[in-house]
Amino acid sequence: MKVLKFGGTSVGSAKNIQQVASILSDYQQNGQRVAVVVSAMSGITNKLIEVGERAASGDETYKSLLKDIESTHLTCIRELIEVRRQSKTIAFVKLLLNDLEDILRGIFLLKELSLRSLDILQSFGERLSSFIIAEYLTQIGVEAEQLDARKVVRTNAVFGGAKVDFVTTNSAITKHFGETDKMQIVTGFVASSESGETTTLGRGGSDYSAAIFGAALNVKEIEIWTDVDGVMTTDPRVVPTAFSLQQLSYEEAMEMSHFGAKVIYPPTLQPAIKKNIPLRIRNTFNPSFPGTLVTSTSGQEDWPVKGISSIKDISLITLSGSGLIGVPGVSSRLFGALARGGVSMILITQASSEHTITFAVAPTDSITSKKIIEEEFFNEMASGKVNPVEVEDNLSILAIIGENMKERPGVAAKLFSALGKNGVSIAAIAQGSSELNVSVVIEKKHLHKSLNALHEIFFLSDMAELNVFMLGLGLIGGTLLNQMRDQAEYLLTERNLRLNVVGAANSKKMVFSDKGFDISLEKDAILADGEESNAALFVEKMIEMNLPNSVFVDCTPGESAVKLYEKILLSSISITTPNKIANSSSLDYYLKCQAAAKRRGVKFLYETNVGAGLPVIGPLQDLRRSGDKIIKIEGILSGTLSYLFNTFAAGMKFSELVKQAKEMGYTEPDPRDDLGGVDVARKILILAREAGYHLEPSDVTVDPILPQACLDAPTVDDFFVELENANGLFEKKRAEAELDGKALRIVATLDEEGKATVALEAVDSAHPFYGLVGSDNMVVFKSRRYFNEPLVIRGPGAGAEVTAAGVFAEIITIGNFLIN
Ligand SMILES: NC(=O)C1=CN([C@@H]2O[C@H](COP(=O)(O)OP(=O)(O)OC[C@H]3O[C@@H](n4cnc5c(N)ncnc54)[C@H](OP(=O)(O)O)[C@@H]3O)[C@@H](O)[C@H]2O)C=CC1
Ligand SMILES: N[C@@H](CC=O)C(=O)O
Ligand code: NA
Repeated sequence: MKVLKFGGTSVGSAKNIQQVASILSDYQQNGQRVAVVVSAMSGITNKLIEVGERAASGDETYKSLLKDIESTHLTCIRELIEVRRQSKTIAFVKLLLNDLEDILRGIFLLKELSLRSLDILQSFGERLSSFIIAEYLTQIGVEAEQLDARKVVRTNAVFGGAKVDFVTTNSAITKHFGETDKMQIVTGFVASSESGETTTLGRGGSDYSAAIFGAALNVKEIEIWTDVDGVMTTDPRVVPTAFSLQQLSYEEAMEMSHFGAKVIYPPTLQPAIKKNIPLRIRNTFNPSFPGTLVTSTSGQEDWPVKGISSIKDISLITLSGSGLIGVPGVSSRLFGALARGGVSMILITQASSEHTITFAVAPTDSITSKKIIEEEFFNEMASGKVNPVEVEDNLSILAIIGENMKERPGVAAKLFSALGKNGVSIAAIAQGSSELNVSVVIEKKHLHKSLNALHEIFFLSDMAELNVFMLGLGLIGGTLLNQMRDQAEYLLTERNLRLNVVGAANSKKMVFSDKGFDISLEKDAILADGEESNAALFVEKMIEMNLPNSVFVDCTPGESAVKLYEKILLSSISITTPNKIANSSSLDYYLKCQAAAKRRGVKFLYETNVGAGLPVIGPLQDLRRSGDKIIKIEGILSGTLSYLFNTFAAGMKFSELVKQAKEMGYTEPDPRDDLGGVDVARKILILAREAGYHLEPSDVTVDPILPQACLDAPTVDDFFVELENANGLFEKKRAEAELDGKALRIVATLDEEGKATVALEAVDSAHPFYGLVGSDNMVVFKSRRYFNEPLVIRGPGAGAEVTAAGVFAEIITIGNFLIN
């Protein structure tokens, strides 16, 4: 035999009752005997309390509320019961409703609503629902009858939450079930005292009824039918990837329910748990789903964490002071006073220094708690031995729960590391000695992000999700998007990494979606419905979205986003960017960004700042980290200039070559940044800073190679016109060098004295820079370890594909850092 319990939503309407009946009829057809415990139709218990309160306060509107209750049940009957049987059912229900009306009239006249009257009032909910369900079952051929639990469940006469007399109850239940074969549709929640007065079983009363009947009848399983697919790993409204658990232990279920997962309320299931009766949580609206089994063992031994639960709103209260140290009885005074004041504590922590005791309460209890403590420790506070009570609001608790965490190292480390990497700081920590639960108190605004990040770490280790915000979808950003699109399938299937583009913008439009855009679309289609773009607003929105595992990708050329890097990093969002400005403007800002990344433990990556996709900055950082000392750096650092001077030959027009370089994606959006030496100056400055030299932009000397008129041209088009006028000048320099058997190169140098220069040099055929081709960059590091033979890095140093690929690689690096 089994006991099945259906909650208020399951029996909340005619349609739902039909669904319940079809489940029950299947049981009958399979020859499986069941006892069915039902709740009142959803919302009815609250209405019964309210109608009583209105009547007691002399408010005549109780009558309309009563009508409302009546019509809910009559409508349900009319929808369920066929016409020829309706009159009998309606007659019974009317009788009950008349009783209810009489009782309410009495309450109205007396203006008094005792706990005893409240119990009677509330009992009508279950008495009505169980009768209607039994009638409907009979109609569809299931042999069923209502069992008013007041006949068998005996309690003391403490109203509003009576104590069950198990000896009498158990024998009455077994006797009753021994005398009938009909399916019993039992009123949950209600009972009666020895003298026959109606009592109720308190919070979670129908679950309690199910446990009482299950234990008395020694059933093999109790099924709790609700409206969700069993117990889920976490709240699916917050974490869309939450899924149903196959099995958990009674203790785990207890912990989950303590911290918010309201599917079952295990304390009420104690009678069944004591007898080791398995519970199964099932979904009335998805009956083929097997549900979650709750037994004495946790199951799924390889899962250290079974669930993540949370309480969204709590306040943290701290009592501190030197007067607490080594003084016995402080906690007993504190907790005793709070208990007397009716305050229930959700979590308590005390460091071994004994200097502070911190505990969490519901925000509605925080003012009361403060007052109680101030009264209890009045003298100590007056003498300064105890500090004023601290109350912190806008906090949440989240807890990871699992029996298998016991003695398994690394679980808490994972919890803290995931929170840390997502910029969530922890206000308090508690772990019970049972090691079943590690609870942390965090800022409420971070709860959503934290639950998602932790769920990913603990439950989706075979699938990680990175939330990417892309500012700038021009040459580099657009190419990057194409590369991400082409590689998405591979990353998902081979690397278990999903790249979610959740924000995107160019200079005109910006769009956001916390679920991520379909990146199989072209960038214009993604941006199509965007709002007006603004870098500051983009960043603001990104910070406000507060998504876990976020990365900001800046593929714009200007300063508008750069100014916000420090703020972004301080908001615990990692950055990758090909934009060189942050690292090559003031030293102060460069250091601030580095410090912000370090402080928040996030990544700030910019390998493509020098040599595009070539590994230059990474190796340089590795040399320094491993204790090497950079002595000198020399380099061809501009892909554009390299291409120009590698290709420039007799009979060619220099201005035409510049146009080609632009078309090939080598130049900056304004090619004068390349030709004027600004871009190279930025790069040598960045290398110098990475090598440990604290240089300002003004410390880099640049030999001008462009005539002033080119630099002064108001637009890029005007510049090209002016450049044509300078063709002769460039041809002259080229021819002179050729005569000497040399080639022209723009060489950037950081010398032994830490002086940075950019100069046009004519190099001979023996020089390593002589033989470069295409957009080749070459960087030569002379260091203490690479002294006689310097470390040389060479390869294409500009272009959309190689640059975007460098940024892409960094996105994945950030993903691996955040998620592992
Ligand atoms: N080309 C190369 O080989 C390399 C380039 N880089 C760097 O890559 C970066 C991008 O260069 P590139 O792609 O060529 O430049 P583009 O001009 O082609 O693209 C820039 C993108 O940024 C957008 N944009 C500009 N300002 C804003 C703003 N304020 N808010 C939002 N979006 C904005 C533009 O919008 P819209 O489309 O509306 O104009 C465009 O989508 C530069 O910093 C460059 O130095 C680094 C290494 C190598
Ligand atoms: N415009 C730059 C691109 C890379 O930083 C160059 O030409 O090197
Ligand atoms: Na690079």
